Amino acid sequence: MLIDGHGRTVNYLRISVTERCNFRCQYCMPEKPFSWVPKENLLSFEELFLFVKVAIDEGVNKIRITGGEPLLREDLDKFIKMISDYKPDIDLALTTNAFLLPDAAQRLKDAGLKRLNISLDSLKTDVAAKVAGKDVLSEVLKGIDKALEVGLQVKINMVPLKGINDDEILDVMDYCKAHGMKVRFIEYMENEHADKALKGMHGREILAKVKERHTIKALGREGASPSFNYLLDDGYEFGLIDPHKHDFCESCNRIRLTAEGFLIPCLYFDEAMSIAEHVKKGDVESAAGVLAQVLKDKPKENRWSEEELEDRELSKRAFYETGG
Ligand SMILES: Nc1nc2c(ncn2[C@@H]2O[C@H](COP(=O)(O)OP(=O)(O)OP(=O)(O)O)[C@@H](O)[C@H]2O)c(=O)[nH]1
Ligand SMILES: C[S@@+](CC[C@H](N)C(=O)[O-])C[C@H]1O[C@@H](n2cnc3c(N)ncnc32)[C@H](O)[C@@H]1O
Ligand code: SF4
Ligand code: SF4
Repeated sequence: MLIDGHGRTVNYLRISVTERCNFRCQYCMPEKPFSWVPKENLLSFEELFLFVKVAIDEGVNKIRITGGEPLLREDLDKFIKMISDYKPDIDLALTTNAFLLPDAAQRLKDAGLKRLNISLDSLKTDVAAKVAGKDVLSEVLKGIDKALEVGLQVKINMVPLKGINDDEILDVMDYCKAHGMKVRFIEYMENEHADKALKGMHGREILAKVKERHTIKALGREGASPSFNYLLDDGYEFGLIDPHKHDFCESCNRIRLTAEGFLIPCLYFDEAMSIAEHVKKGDVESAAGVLAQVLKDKPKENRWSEEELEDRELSKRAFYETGG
């Protein structure tokens, strides 16, 4: 079992398979970074899989593939199949912007993927284009339809932003309800790479919008998930991810692995340790040693709380590197 320095059990591994992306979301990567990680510095799927096996053998039972945009990485379905064949009952999921899903959904399902979380910030063509930096909506909606058609479970992630998509909270919720998908509204997490002019909506403001049309009942958090769930009067359940409270850090159960082989203990902080040289040599024991060190030093909580944001520098961690 993997236990961190604060006594928390870690059973969830998020793997970012590429930092590259075909979108330029204002809250994540409004501009292409000065340089991408050179392709030769990326770990191969075989190398990543060596670590995945260590993690699974130590108790990881939930793996999420993310990015950048994970569907840009060639042969992703083969990596998914490696994991699924090794542990068929693992909770194996992917987070994607869905642009390439119309073509990829069936292959992912056949490879053993179980769930998809898809980012959808607007149902208006112009607003979706403004957030993502290009015209994306029709392909994204096609991707969602295709994922549902092939039988993947789908959740939707929306980041409500003031003056941009804050008038669409109820519309996105209705769309998700009509398609049998859960929506999670995510508070914008301030970071150095995002568009400086952005203003996120606070969880309480998001809930106030929902309450304009519904009565809601708080259900609570689902296990170690950062999502706090609510039930609408008509039985529909939605979630709110509110890192500015950071109470969910108390039950944090996750670590992150990047495409370059960095193990990242927390989404907020810059600290990371590399397993690259070890897995390149096939030295799984040393990789397991790095994992143990990263767990020992895992921070207790993030620093997105409102008081802390006022008097400190923004987080330097790029969401497109860590995969959110
Ligand atoms: N602050 C914080 N936010 C997180 C963490 N994990 C995920 N999130 C944010 O939650 C949002 C949704 O994450 P997803 O990639 O859909 O994954 P998930 O919420 O673990 O998904 P489920 O397994 O379906 O619960 C993303 O914007 C993440 O950045 C975390 O450890 N800390
Ligand atoms: C970094 S993306 C990677 C996967 C994929 N490209 C996508 O967009 O779903 C993972 C998640 O992080 C979220 N995200 C990115 N930057 C964020 C920020 N500054 N605040 C809150 N959520 C953010 C996105 O909305 C998405 O749901
Ligand atoms: S949030 Fe996802 S889709 Fe948007 S720029 Fe970041 S990695 Fe790309
Ligand atoms: S912000 Fe850091 S400590 Fe909190 S849940 Fe996320 S990874 Fe864990």
